[in-house]
Amino acid sequence: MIIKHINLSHFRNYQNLSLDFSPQMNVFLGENAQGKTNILEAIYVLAMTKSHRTNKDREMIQWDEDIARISGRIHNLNSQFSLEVVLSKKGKIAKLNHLEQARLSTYISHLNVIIFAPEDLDIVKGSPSVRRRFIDMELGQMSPLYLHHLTEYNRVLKQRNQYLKDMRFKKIDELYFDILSEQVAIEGAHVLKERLWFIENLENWSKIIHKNISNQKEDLAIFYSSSLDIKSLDDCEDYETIFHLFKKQLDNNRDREIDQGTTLIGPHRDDMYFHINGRNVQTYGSQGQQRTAALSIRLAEIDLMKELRGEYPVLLLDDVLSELDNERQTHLLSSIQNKVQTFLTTTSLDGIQKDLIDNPKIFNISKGQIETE
Ligand SMILES: Nc1ncnc2c1ncn2[C@@H]1O[C@H](COP(=O)(O)OP(=O)(O)OP(=O)(O)O)[C@@H](O)[C@H]1O
Repeated sequence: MIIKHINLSHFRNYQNLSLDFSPQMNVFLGENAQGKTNILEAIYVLAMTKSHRTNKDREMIQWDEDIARISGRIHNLNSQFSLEVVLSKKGKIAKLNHLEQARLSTYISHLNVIIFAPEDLDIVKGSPSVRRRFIDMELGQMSPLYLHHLTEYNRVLKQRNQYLKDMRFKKIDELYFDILSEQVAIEGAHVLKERLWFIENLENWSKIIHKNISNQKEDLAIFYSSSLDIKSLDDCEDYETIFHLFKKQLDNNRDREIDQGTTLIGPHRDDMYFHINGRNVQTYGSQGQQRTAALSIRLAEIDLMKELRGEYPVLLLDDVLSELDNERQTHLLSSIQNKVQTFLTTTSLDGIQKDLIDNPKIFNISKGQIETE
C-alpha cells in the first residue's frame, strides 16, 4: 500500500501543502516544533479520521480558520483511490473517491497505517483505557465488521447507562431493561470475540519477534483480561457461548448495576496485559523490557496486517529511532527495509543507521515550509 500524494489545507501550521512521496522511505527532517509530526498526524487522520495525539479535532484546524482538509491518492495492489477528511467546528466528513461515507466502517481500513511513537510505551505502562484504545484502533482498521459492532455496542451501552442513571431509586421497566441488556450482550459478544482473536494473533507474531530482539532470552505472552467472570478464555471461541455468558452475567449483576447506575461488566471495562518470562512487564519489567515489548507489538502488527489484508500497511515512525539502541534500531529498520512505505520524523540523521535506509526522500522542514533535497 502506497500513498502517492497528499494535500493539506489549513491543517495545523500548514496553510496549503502538496507533497509527492517516495514509495519507500520518506524522511521529515527539522528542528523541534517545525511541523514534522503534523505531517504524520495528517496521514494518520487520512487513514483513521482521528488523530493519534488528540481527541479534539478542532485543535488540528489552523488557528483562525474554520475548516481543515486533508486529501490523498492511494495505490494498493488492486486499485487506486482517493481519500479525503474534512474537519470543521461542526464535525467531520470522510470521502472515498469523492463520495461522502455515512459510516466510518465503510471508510476506515482503505488506508492501513501503523504508527510508532514514543507514547507506545503507554500500551504497556499506561492505563487500561490506553490499551482498549490501542485494540480498537488497530483491530478497527483490520476489520470493518469489528468497527461496526464496536459502534453499535457503544451506542446501546450509552442507552443502557442513561436508563440506569435515569431510573436510579425508581422502579425500572423490566421488559425494556431486558431488551437493552440483550442488545448490549449481542454487540458486546461480537466485540469480545474479535478482540480475543486479535490478541491471540498479536501474541503469536510478537512472541517470535520479541524472542529475536532479546537474543532468544525472553518469552513474551499477551493476555486479554475480561471484566466478565470467565474461567478460561479458551472456552470463549464461539459467539453463542460468549453471548449467553455475557447476558447471564448482566442479569446476575442487575441489582448492583441498578444500585450504581452504570453497566459494570463488558468490553468497555476490559484490559490486556503482558508477561515476559512469566512475570508481568508493567509491574516487574525494566524500562528497556517495556520498550522492547511495545516495539515487538508494533512490529507484530505489520505482519498481522500483511497476513490479513494481503499487503503491507504504511508505517509512520514519529521520532522513535533516537530512542532505540543500535540493536533495536536494526531490528526495526531491517524488518521494514524495501517492503513497507515509511514516513519518518527526526531532528537529525546522525545516529540513524543509513545503510538500512535505502535512497530516502528527504523533506527539510522549517516553520511549516518544506524543501525536498
Ligand atoms: N492548530 C494549529 N494551527 C497552527 N499551528 C499549529 C497548530 N497546532 C500546532 N501548531 C504549530 O505546529 C508546530 C508543532 O509542529 P509539530 O508538532 O509537527 O512539531 P515537530 O516538528 O514534530 O517537533 P518535535 O520534533 O518537537 O516533535 C508548532 O509550531 C505549533 O505552534
